[in-house]
Amino acid sequence: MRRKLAAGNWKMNGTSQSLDDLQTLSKSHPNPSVDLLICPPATLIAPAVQTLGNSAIHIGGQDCHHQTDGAHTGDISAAMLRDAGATAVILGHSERRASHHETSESVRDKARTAQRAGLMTVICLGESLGQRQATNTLDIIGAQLSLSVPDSSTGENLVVAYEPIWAIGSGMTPTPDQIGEVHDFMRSRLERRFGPGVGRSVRLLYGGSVKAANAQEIFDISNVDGALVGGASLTADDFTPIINALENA
Ligand SMILES: O=C[C@H](O)COP(=O)(O)O
Repeated sequence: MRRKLAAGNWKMNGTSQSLDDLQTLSKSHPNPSVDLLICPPATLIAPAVQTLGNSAIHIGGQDCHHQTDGAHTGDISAAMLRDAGATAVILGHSERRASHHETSESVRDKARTAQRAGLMTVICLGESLGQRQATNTLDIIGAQLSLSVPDSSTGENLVVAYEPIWAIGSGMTPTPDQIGEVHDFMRSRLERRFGPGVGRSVRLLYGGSVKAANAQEIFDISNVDGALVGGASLTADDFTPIINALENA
């Protein structure tokens, strides 16, 4: 049985004041029946881990380098994330694929390094609006999935997040049928590649304008094991109803 996961991606938002919201979230969910992960900006990883103490909330990074160390100004390694107390890392988010020219191959290399360092990798995939309108969605997702996910993946170290680019921060979401089609497709591809054991144990998240009002409907879709939430994860007030919806799904 896959344990559900509510993950928050703070993107380039948050200062030390945001730790108050994290503490509120932690206090209101002392024993969550789902996994909780918050990925703040790198500057807040260590303070967040310190603030949370023994809380059930996990902290993750938003990117890491594919090499273990070296002359890479401005970059952060998987080992550094671990050292700061992170247990997971988001990789291949469409915003990084677009503005940092990340390819599925570079995402796979980062994921391999992160998994070796003991991090759970949340690998993001998603089609553009033009690709969906051209009915290329499953081809795009299939290619991104096969190229971005390393062979070293297991049900413990891999989570895949389906995030249609046009749904991110836009208030638009795919229909439940559209989400279900992609998630069922990803599940069957993972089972075919890794076998039914691993293929069925990888968690599949939906991301893109998830909020309190649509969370329940999304979590009722088959093969949706949780969400990767951007804007609505920034405050405890907005994220709490999404967690509650997942706990009730
Ligand atoms: O990583 C999170 C996604 O990009 C979704 O962001 P959003 O919930 O603000 O649409």
